[in-house]
Amino acid sequence: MAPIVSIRNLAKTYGNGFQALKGVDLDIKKGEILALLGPNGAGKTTLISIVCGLVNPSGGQVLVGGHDVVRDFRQTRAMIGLVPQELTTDMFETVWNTVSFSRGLHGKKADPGRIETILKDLSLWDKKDNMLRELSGGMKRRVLIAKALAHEPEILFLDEPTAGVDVNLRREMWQVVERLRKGGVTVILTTHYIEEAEEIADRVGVINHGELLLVEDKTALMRKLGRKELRLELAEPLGALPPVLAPYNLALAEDGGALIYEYQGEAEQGRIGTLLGSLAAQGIEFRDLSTRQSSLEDIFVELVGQRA
Ligand SMILES: Nc1ncnc2c1ncn2[C@@H]1O[C@H](COP(=O)(O)OP(=O)(O)OP(=O)(O)O)[C@@H](O)[C@H]1O
Repeated sequence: MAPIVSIRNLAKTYGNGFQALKGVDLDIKKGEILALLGPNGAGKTTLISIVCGLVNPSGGQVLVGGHDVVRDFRQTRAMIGLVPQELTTDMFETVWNTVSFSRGLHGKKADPGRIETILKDLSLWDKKDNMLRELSGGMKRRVLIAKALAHEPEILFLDEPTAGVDVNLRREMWQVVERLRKGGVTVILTTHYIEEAEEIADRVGVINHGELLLVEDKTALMRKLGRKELRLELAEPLGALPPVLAPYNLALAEDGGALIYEYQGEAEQGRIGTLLGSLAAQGIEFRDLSTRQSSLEDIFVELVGQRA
């Protein structure tokens, strides 16, 4: 199936000469949830802004549903909903009016039934007559999403949907995103929270210094780059590793009281059996064992050299 968004060799140099994007290639599949991870200033907002037609690219091309975002701006913009980080609307306006107005802004005919469905889906129906200033932080965020959905876009961009919100609200937002996906919307979100990507994304893209370092299916990424660790608590401490164990990637920890085997991929995992056999042959007994898998956070730090 043709990608719903196709980005080729996309570059952006701002007026002051700063190169915010340096030749990004990315295909976004219809119906997926893609999380873009990257530290501050990596270029995430610039990328989203170009796809949404808010910033002009300096080079390359973006197609949305086969249309060029610069040449066919109206068509591509109609397909996209953008959820910014903050509400900039009049706080004295009601939820109903705010969301209905957004639909009108995109040149769509009024459709009260549609607005009602959106507000109900986002659990905002009983607040429809409230002014925005009367809403909680979580409700305001949901209004942002309702506004972005008012013109029935196929693609939704969420710029840091849960920045600065508490854990409960974050979980609530994740559920909203999941429901949207079930409704067939393609969702692209930027985030600083690795656990957010780990929790809800189908694919993860990592951006740093204007370059897309990788984009990969989340599970495959974890399998490919994720390291695992097997830890054996020894019955008797060892003074040094016996030479026969040298071929294994083993380390002796805590005054010889534990052995740590670090491995990656299925081949190295397959050697655990022979490792245990070698230990038994050496008369090395263990009293407990545990495993640990590196998280997406560990993988990110390894790639980018800093935390998100
Ligand atoms: N209008 C502009 N003029 C000059 N430089 C800009 C402009 N907008 C953004 N930049 C710079 O481009 C770089 C990328 O910014 P961008 O907002 O895309 O990053 P980001 O990954 O979204 O960061 P954050 O996570 O902090 O939102 C930053 O160094 C920023 O200072």
